Amino acid sequence: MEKLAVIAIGGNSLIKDKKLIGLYDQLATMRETCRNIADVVEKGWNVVITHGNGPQVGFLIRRAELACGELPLIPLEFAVADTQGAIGYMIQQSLMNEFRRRGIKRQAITIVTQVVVDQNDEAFQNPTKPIGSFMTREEAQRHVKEDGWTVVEDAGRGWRRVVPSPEPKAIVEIKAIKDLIKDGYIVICVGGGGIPVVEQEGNLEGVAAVVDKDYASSLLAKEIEADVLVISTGVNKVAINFGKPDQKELDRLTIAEAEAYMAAGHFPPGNMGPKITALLRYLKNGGKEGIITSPAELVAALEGKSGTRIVP
Ligand SMILES: Nc1ncnc2c1ncn2[C@@H]1O[C@H](COP(=O)(O)OP(=O)(O)O)[C@@H](O)[C@H]1O
Ligand SMILES: NC(=O)OP(=O)(O)O
Repeated sequence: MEKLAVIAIGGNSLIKDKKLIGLYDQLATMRETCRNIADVVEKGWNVVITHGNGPQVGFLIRRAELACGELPLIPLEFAVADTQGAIGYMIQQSLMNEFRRRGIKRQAITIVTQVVVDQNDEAFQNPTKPIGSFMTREEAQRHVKEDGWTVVEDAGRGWRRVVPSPEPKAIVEIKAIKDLIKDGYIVICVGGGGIPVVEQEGNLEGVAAVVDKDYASSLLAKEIEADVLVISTGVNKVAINFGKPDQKELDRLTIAEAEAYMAAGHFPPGNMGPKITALLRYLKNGGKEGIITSPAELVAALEGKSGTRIVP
């Protein structure tokens, strides 16, 4: 039987260069990423794909802010839904093109996915999820003053706006996801961490937040009993002392080693921290292995020749 991998594609990994943020630029990068994912499928893996939307959701609400006065603002949960559609389209089309070219008789399908969050989650009072463009300190401070944004410095790459990021508790469309996997579809789901919803008197209602796609992917990998959770991002391997002269890349970590490095501050919140936490949660929930790598190294990482691997 095919082994099942959840592959989570980072939102930032779709942006190769600060200037290449247009949708066709991102599509070109997605085509490369999907070539790598098709290689994984050709190697005999079944895959379920999730993706981030941090930069993209920020661009979208910023566009709406700039058009304000002429057009209404876009509520954050709708921006998540919009980016799920647009990024899902990019993945679905890019994969289908690869499958056609290679004679792979599989179909990729995107599911608009909602995730349930707790309306009392303290994340609503403490925004931590970076979205949108990287700014200079001066630009960031101007937005704090003029627009009331909360901003943070993000992994030495610049300053970014942050929004609430509550914990994903349940995936609303999980049955459809499982059924489609069973029927042989390559499923794309929980995009951008899923559209955050709360349950109110039996109804689902959207809330203004961006769920961390690494946490949502971890929950998904547990629910569908995936054999491996792979987080594909902008680096081939996780490092300690990241960005410093004594940076050291890591090949393999146990849960205890990863926790010790996390406690020592090697994996910052908002970027590498959630990825490590997501893998640890998956492993503690019965997962066998978690991998962090770049899109180009996906096959090599699954074959144990690249990436950073965390094991129980
Ligand atoms: N210890 C670390 N090892 C490797 N990369 C790190 C580390 N700490 C921070 N980073 C940064 O975190 C980035 C991944 O986070 P981010 O770009 O937010 O993810 P995503 O690809 O999901 O959008 C890496 O590309 C790297 O710039
Ligand atoms: N929603 C989310 O986690 O997006 P990124 O992976 O792009 O930060």
